[in-house]
Amino acid sequence: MSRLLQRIEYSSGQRRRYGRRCRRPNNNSMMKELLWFSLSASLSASVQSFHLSPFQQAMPPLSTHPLHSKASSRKGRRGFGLGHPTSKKVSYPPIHLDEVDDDIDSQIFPLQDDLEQQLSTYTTANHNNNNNINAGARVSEFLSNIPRVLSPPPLVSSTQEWRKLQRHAAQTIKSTHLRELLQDPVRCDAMFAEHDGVYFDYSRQQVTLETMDLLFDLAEKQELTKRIQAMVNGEKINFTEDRAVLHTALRASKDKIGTVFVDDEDAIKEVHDVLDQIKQFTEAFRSGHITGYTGKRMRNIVSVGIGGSYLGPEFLHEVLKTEEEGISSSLGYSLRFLANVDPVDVERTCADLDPEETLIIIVSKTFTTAETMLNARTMRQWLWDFMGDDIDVVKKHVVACSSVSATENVKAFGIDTDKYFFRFWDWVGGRYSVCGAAGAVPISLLYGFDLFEKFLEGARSMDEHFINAPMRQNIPILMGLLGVWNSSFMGYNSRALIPYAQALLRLPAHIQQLDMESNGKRISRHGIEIDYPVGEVDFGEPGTNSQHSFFQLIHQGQTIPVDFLGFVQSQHDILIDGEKLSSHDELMSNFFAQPDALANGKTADEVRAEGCAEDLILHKVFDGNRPSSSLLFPQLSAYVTGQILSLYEHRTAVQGFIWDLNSFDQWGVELGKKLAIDVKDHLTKARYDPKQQPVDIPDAPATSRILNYYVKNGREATENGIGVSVNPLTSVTRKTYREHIPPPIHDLGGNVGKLS
Ligand SMILES: O=P(O)(O)OC[C@H]1O[C@](O)(CO)[C@@H](O)[C@@H]1O
Repeated sequence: MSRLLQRIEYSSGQRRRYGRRCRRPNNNSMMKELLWFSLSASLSASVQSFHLSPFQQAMPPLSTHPLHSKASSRKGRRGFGLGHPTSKKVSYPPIHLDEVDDDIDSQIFPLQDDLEQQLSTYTTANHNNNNNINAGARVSEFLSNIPRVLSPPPLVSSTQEWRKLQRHAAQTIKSTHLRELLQDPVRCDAMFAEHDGVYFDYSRQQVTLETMDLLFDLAEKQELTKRIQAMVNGEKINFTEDRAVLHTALRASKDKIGTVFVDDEDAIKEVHDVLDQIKQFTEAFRSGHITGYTGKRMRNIVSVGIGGSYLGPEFLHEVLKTEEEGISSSLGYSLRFLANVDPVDVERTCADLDPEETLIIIVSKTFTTAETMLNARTMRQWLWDFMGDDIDVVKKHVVACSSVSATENVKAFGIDTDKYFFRFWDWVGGRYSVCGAAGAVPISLLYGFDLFEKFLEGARSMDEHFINAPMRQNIPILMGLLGVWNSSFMGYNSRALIPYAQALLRLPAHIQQLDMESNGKRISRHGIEIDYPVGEVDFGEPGTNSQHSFFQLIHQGQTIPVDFLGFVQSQHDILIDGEKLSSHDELMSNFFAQPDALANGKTADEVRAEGCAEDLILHKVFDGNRPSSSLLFPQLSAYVTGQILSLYEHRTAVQGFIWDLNSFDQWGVELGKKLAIDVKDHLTKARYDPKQQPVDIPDAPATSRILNYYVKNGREATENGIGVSVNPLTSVTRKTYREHIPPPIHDLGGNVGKLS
C-alpha cells in the first residue's frame, strides 16, 4: 500500500488530504477511499507513462468515465487520471462503498495486486505488439470494475434515509400545525430528556415520533456513534489540518490519564500538567507572591485575544461575575478583555488601570493572529510607557496562553516561557479552547482555580452523557438532529438562542462563533461539493430584552427556530414589598409563555373574540407553527455553565457528523486574513511614499477608489509631510489614568482575594 501511495501523483487537494504524512487510517471508509485514489492515480500515471495507444482504443476514454473529475481539473498538471468526482454532477455507479463488506483487506488488496499484475503484463506486452490489444482489453475490463467497488460514498442527501426525511417533511410535517401536535399527550411526554438537572423539552419542534425515528435512522446511517467515539478517542478527524479534536480531554478527570493518546502523547496527562501549573500560578498570584515590576501586587488582568481565544472566556466571566462564589472570590480584582484591533478598544480596556498592578495575558493559539499581536505589542508599549523600556517589565507583567508550537514566538516577545507560559495543543481548536489555558488562566486568576474546576466538572458531566447515553435520551444528540431537521428539511436557515438570564448575555456570541465557524462549509469530508443546506445563522440576546427587539420578526415575520434557556432559581432573586411574584418569576413567566405563543399563534377568531376592530384583525393574527426547544437548568453556576458549553459544542459536532462536514477547520477565515494583508501593503505605501499615490490595486477599482478617499481625507498635517495621523501611543490612556480618581477602596475581605 505505502509503496503504491508513494509513487502516486496526487492532485493538490488530494495531497493535502492524504499526503505522505498520512498514516494508514484505521477507519475503513477512509481506507477504501484512499485505495480508490491510489488505484485511479496509479493506473492513470502508468497509462500515461506507457503512452498506450492500444489502451486508448480498447478502453472508453478516461474523460468520459463516470468517475472522471471535471475535465479541467488536471489539465496542465501532471497528465490525466480518473480523478475524484468533485462535481456534484457526477453520476455514481450503482454499487457504493458503504455497501461493501467491512473486511477491506480481503476485498481491496487482491484488487490492488491484480492491478499491479495487469500493468506489469501490459508492460511486457507493450514490447510485443501482438499482445497489445489483449492486454489493453484486460486492463479495460479491470478498470471498469474498479468503480463498482471503490467509488467514494455518496452524499448523505442521496441516501434513502435522507430522502425519506425529505418526503416526510413535504408530505406530513409541512401540512401539520404545531397546535395539533401539542394536543397529543403521548407525543409530548416522549419529547423530553433529562440529565443531571438539565431538562430538555422539544415538544414544540415541528416533529412527530415518526420524524424522530427517521432522524435516528439517519444518525445510524451516518455512523454517528462511531464518529463521536473517533472524536473523543483522539482520532485525527480534522483531516484537513491532520489534527485530533479533543476539547473533551480538556475536562477529563485525572483518572482518565492514560486513555487518550495523540502522536503517542498522553493527552489527558498533558492537560492535567498544565492545569496544575495554572493552579500553582494562580495561588502565587492571588497570595501576592507574584508581584509586578515595581513590587506592587497585581490585581488587574487584561486578556488579549480574539475569536475563540476571547469569546468563550468572556461568556464564562459574565456568568461568574454575579455568581455567589464568584462575587466573593473576585473581590479586589478586575478582568477585562481586549479583542478588537480598534484602538478605541485599547482605550476602553485600560483607561483607568494602573499598569503597575496589571497583568496582561496574551491568548493566541498561533501567536500570529494579526489583531491579537498588534494589541499585545500595544499593551507591552503601554507597560513600557509607564514603567520604562525594560524587558523585565514584560517578564513580570505578561503571560502567554498559546500552543506548544508557538513557543519560540512567545519567547521572542519577551515572555518568560518557563514560568509565564501556559500551553495548549494543536488538537484544541480556538473556538473549543475555553476549557484549556485560554479560559483557565484569566478565569482562575480572577475567581480562583476551584471555581474554574467546577466549570470543568459541569462540562465533563455533559460529555459523559453525550458519549454514553442512548440516542433517544441524549440531549446534545437530540439538539443536533433537530438542528439538521430544521435547517436541511424544513428550510430554516437561522436560529435564535435566548437565555432568560442576563449573566448569559455573551453566550449567543460564543455559540455564534462556535457553530458558524464549524459548520459554515460547502465541501463534504469526502471532498465533494454538497448539495444540501448546512449551517445556520446563529444569533441571540437575553430574554426579555430580545422580546422587545427582534421578536416581532420571529412571531410574525420569518420562521426562526428558538432555543429558550431558563433557570429554576435566579442567581439573585428580588421580591419587593407589594409584589406578588419575584422578579425572577416575572422573567420566567416570559420564558414559559413565548414558546406557546410561537407554537400556537392566534387565529382571526381568537382576535375577533377579544373585541378587535375588523380592519385590524389581520394585523393581529399570529400564524404560529414556529418551532422552539426549552432547556431548564437549576441555577446559573460555574457547573451549569460547563454543562451548557458542552451541550452546544456537541450539538455542533453532531450536525457536522450528520452533514458529513469537517466541523473543525476554518479555511474560510484565512481568506479574510490574506486580503487584509494585501490592503495593508497598499496602505503602507500610500502613507509613507507619496509617489505611490493614488493607490491603484490591480483589478480592484472600487477598492482603490475608497482606499484613496480614506487616505486623502484621513490626513493631518505632520512635520515630515507624510500625512500620517498618529496619536502618541498611550497619551490618552496615560492622561485618563493620571486624572482618574479611583473609587473608594473595595472591601477586600473576600476569601482568597484578600489583599494585604
Ligand atoms: O488563537 P488565535 O490563533 O489567535 O486565533 C484566534 C481565532 O482566529 C480564528 O482562527 C479565526 O477567526 C479562530 O478560529 C480563532 O479562535
